[in-house]
This record gives sequence, structure tokens and C-alpha cells, in this order.
Amino acid sequence: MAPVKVTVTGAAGQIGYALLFRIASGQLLGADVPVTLSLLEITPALKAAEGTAMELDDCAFPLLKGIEITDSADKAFDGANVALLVGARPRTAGMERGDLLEANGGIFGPQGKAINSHAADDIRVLVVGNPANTNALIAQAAAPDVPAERFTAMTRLDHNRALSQLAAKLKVSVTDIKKMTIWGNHSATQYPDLFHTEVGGKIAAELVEDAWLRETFIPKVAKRGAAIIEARGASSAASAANAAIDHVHDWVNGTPEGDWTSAAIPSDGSYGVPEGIISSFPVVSRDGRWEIVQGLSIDEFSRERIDASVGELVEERDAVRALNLI
Ligand SMILES: NC(=O)C1=CN([C@@H]2O[C@H](COP(=O)(O)OP(=O)(O)OC[C@H]3O[C@@H](n4cnc5c(N)ncnc54)[C@H](O)[C@@H]3O)[C@@H](O)[C@H]2O)C=CC1
Ligand SMILES: O=C([O-])CC(=O)C(=O)O
Repeated sequence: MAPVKVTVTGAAGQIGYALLFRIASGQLLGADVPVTLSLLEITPALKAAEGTAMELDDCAFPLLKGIEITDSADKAFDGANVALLVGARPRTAGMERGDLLEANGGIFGPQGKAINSHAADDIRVLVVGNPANTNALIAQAAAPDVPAERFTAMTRLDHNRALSQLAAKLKVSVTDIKKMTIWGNHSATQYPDLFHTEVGGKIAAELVEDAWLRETFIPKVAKRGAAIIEARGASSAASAANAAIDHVHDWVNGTPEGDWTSAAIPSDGSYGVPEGIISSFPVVSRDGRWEIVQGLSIDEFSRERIDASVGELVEERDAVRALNLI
């Protein structure tokens, strides 16, 4: 079997360090799938990426068939089958949102273009670097020859956080919980929805107090990233890497029958989310493609929250449009 080429940007960063070893050990694609890794970094971080590559060598992973380290996007994405876009420009003190979007446009535009020109026909892209949904939109717009559905952004970490918070509340195992959903943006406006989530055949929203759902669960999940930064002095890295593994694993290998997961994928207009926006939905993966779960009833409480998060995504889209980034 020919190795699958996995390109990781920001490979010398925190998430990169937590991610690369798991990809090389077979957890991304399967225990029988050989991989080659391509590490894309900015020039000053190449040496650190080389250090990580030395450690990858030292693991003697049977599935790892090669490592390439480069600061050239054209080279990094050449023949890539999976692209994990982790490296991004973080927001720094005093930075306006427009500056942040523009700085990221300077990263995700050229990377999208390189993917368009050089990646393999089956390329699948997961954007992790924030603002993830809009960075995915920028990369997608720069890659008109790649099917739009191949550009996705990560809300699986939010999904996993929601599973874990609910399991703790109900004193059940995360495996007892099915059909969790994160809607919208990977930001504080995201909406973790318990109205379709099932625990032992019952609807989760009916098993918890209303006040807990509104005042504890939703804000705790939505603001968990900030809480981790506050506690660790650095943003989530191992849990973010874990979620990236889950997302790509399920995209390629399928989601289990009777359950779904959450991923930010280009909207087809489902649930009133404007077409083209890269928004989180309840999704299943079948035959290597994400499909939005259809037919869920959305009550007024959920509608307001989905609309608020999608409204933020529309604003971000309009802002990058005004900057000619899409
Ligand atoms: N979607 C999600 O759920 C989550 C997203 N994130 C985001 O993931 C991103 C990465 O986080 P960390 O690894 O902790 O950051 P980090 O700062 O440790 O690493 C980022 C790396 O990206 C590299 N980089 C910057 N520009 C690049 C470019 N043009 N090409 C290639 N590499 C480039 C940097 O040199 C650095 O090594 C951040 O934007 C963070 O906000 C973090 C946690 C969860
Ligand atoms: O803001 C960040 O960099 C961290 C983040 O996205 C998260 O942990 O959800």
C-alpha cells in the first residue's frame, strides 16, 4: 500500500508536537495505513521542526515511511492526501479583528493556492488554526479546483468537551452519550445542543436542570478554551490534537451507526445556515464524505443560539470579503 501523505502546518508548535506522534503511530488513518509526514513551518521554526522529526525517527514507528520538513507550501502540499492546517497568526494584545483576519489571510490564502496546485485529488483539509471556520473559508476560496466540501474546520474539541461535561453531570460514561451537536462557530458563540442528545435512550436536556443547561453547560463548553489558557498559561494542545485525530479518522473511516459527531463543513443551506458558510453541524461520515444530519426539529431556544453563532460567521465572511481575501 502506498503511504498516505499527511501535511501538518505549524508542525513545530504545541499542537504539532502533540499531533505528529499520533499520526505516525497510526491513530489518524488506521493501524495498517503507512504514512509520510510533511512538516510545514515558517523559516525561523525549521530547526525546531527538525528536532521534532529527530524524535519521530527515534520512535521507530513501523508505519512512518518518511518525513519532510520545509518552509515552502508548494513543496509541503505536493501530493498531499490529508492537510492539517494548524499554524496560524494568534491574536495579540491590541490587535483588531480585521488585522487578525488579514494576517491569517496572508497564511491561509497562499496555503489554499498551494493545495489547489499541488495536492492529490483526494485531498482532505482540516483547519485547526483560529479563527478556524473563516480560515477554512479563505483557504477554500483560494482552491477553486478542489471540491469545496474538502475544506473543513475543527469543532470536534468543542464536541468532546460537551460530551465530557455532560458525562460528569449525569455520572455516566461518555460512551453512554449519543448524538451530541455543536452548532456554528468555533468561538464563544458556539451552541452545544442537548435537545437531540441521547443518554440511555432519553433526551439529555430532559435529564438536567434547565438552569444548569443554560447557565453552566453552554458557557462552560463555549469558554473552555479560555479556561484552559487561564489554567495552563497556554492554549489547549493535546486535547486539540486529539480532536484533530478524531475528526480526520471519522471523515476517512466513517462514523458509527446510530450516532453522529460535530464538524464545521460548508453549509448547503440546511437549518437556515447560509450556503457556503463553514459552520458546525451534526454530521455523519459515509463513504469518506461528511453529510449533515437532516430533519432535526429546532425549537426557539436553539434557533436563537444557532442564529447568533451563524450571524458571527456571516460577519467574519463579510469582513474577509471586504478585505478581498475570498
Ligand atoms: N479549532 C480548535 O478547536 C483549536 C484551535 N487552536 C488554534 O490552533 C492554532 C495553533 O495552536 P498551537 O499549536 O498551540 O500554537 P503555537 O503557537 O504553539 O504553534 C503555531 C505554529 O505555527 C507556526 N506558523 C505560523 N505561521 C505559519 C505559516 N504561515 N506556515 C506554517 N507554520 C506557521 C508557528 O511558527 C508555530 O510553530 C492556534 O491558532 C490556536 O488558536 C487551538 C486549540 C483548539
Ligand atoms: O483560543 C485558542 O487558541 C484555544 C481554542 O481555540 C480552544 O481551546 O478551543
